[in-house]
Amino acid sequence: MSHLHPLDENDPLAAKRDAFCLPNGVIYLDGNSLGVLPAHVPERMQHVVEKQWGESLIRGWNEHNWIDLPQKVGNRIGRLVGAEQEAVVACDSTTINVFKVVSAALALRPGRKVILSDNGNFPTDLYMAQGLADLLAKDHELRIVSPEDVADAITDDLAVLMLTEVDYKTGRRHDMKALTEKAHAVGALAIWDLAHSAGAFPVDLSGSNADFAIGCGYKYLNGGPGAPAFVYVAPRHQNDIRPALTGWMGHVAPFAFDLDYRPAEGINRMRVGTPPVLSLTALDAALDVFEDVDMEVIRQKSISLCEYFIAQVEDRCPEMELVSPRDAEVRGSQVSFRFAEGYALMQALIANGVIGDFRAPDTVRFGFTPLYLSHADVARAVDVLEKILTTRMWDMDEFRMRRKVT
Ligand SMILES: Cc1ncc(COP(=O)(O)O)c(C=O)c1O
Ligand SMILES: Nc1c(O)cccc1C(=O)C[C@H](N)C(=O)O
Repeated sequence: MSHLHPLDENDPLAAKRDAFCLPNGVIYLDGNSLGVLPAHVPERMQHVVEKQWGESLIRGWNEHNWIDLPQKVGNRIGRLVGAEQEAVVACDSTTINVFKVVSAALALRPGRKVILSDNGNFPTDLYMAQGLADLLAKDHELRIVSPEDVADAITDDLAVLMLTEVDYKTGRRHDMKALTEKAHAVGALAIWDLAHSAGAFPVDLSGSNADFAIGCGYKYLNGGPGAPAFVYVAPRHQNDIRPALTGWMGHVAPFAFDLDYRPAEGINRMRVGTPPVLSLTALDAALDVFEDVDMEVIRQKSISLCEYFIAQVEDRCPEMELVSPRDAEVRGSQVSFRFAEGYALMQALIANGVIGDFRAPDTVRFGFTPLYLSHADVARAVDVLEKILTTRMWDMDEFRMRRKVT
C-alpha cells in the first residue's frame, strides 16, 4: 500500500490529476514543451467533429459561433495572464504573432531603429525580428545582449524591448514590470513572450503596463500539439496599430468582401485568416481545467515542487550542476541541470519512464506542472535519476546513439 508523501498532504490541487490522461508508469516533466491531454478533450472534439462539422456543415460558422472562437478563447487565456477583456485573441503560431507585434510596435515608434533582446530568448523570436529588420530595408538593428545586461542596455535609441519572460533553457525569469517601466522611461515599447509563463504562474500584463505579448497554447495551457497561440495588445494601442499582416479576418467587415483593407476594431485586427476550429476547440476545452483554479495556488505548488527537486538532486546526484536560478522569485516553473552527457542521460531517463528534455550542448530540462504532478512523482523521478547515475546506465550505446528531434 502506498503512503501519501508528507509534502502532498493538504495539496489543494491533488484532485486535478484525474482531469488529465497520464500514461501509466510515466512521470511527465515536460509540460513546458507539450502539455498533457486533459481527459475531457477527446469527447468535446468528437462532439464538434461529428455534431457541429458533421451535421451543421457551413452553417456551423453561425450556429456554433465558430467565427468568434479566437476572441472567446483569447478572453479565457487573457484571464490567466492578467489582460483586460478583449485584449487577447487566440490565433496563428507564436512565431507569426511575434512578427505581428514587432512590426506593429516598430510602426508606433517611427524615428527609432533598435530592437533590444537577449541571448536567452527563444531563437524563433530573434529570427523573426531579424527577418523583419531585413524586410524593412535593413534599416533596423536587432541588438542582443546577455539577460543580466538587459536593464543597462535600455537606452533612448530603442524602439522596442522584446523579451521572453522565462528563459526556455535555464528557467530564469525577467522582472516584467520593472523592465517594462524602464523601457517606457526611454520612450520604447515592451513586447513579452509568455510561452513559458501562461498557465504556469500568475502573470499581470495589465498591472505591468506591457504593450504587447504573445505566447503558446500547447505548453502549460495543454491545448495539444501545434495548438493556436495567442496575442495581446494593450487597449491603449489597439486602434492605433495598422497590422502588417492584413488578412480578411482582421478586416472590419470580412463578409463585405471590399477590395480595400480596413482594420477591424480593437484586438480583432490581429486576426489574419480563417480560424482553425478543431484546434481552437481542443484549446478551449483544455482551458476548462483552469476555471476553478487560483493561479497563485498553482504558483505555490510549483515553487514547492521545484525546490524539492533541486534539494533532492543536489543531495543525491552530485554530478549534476544546477543551471536554473536557485531563488524561486527569479525562476519560472522549470529546473535545468548541466551534465556533460546530458543527451544520453535524458534518453536513459525517458527509457525509464521519466520524461524531460535535453537542450544542447549539455542541459537537461524538467518542467513542473502542478495540476498533475505531486511531490511523490518528484521523489520517484529522483530515484530513477540517481539509479541511472550510480549505475552509469547513460553510458550504454543504446542511449548515446539514439537520435531524436526535440
Ligand atoms: C519562448 C518561445 N517562443 C516561441 C516558441 C515557438 O513558437 P511556435 O509555436 O511558433 O513554434 C517557443 C517554443 O517552441 C518558445 O519557447
Ligand atoms: N514547439 C516545439 C515543437 O514543435 C517540437 C518540439 C519542441 C517544441 C518546443 O516547444 C520547444 C520549446 N519551445 C522549448 O522551450 O524548447
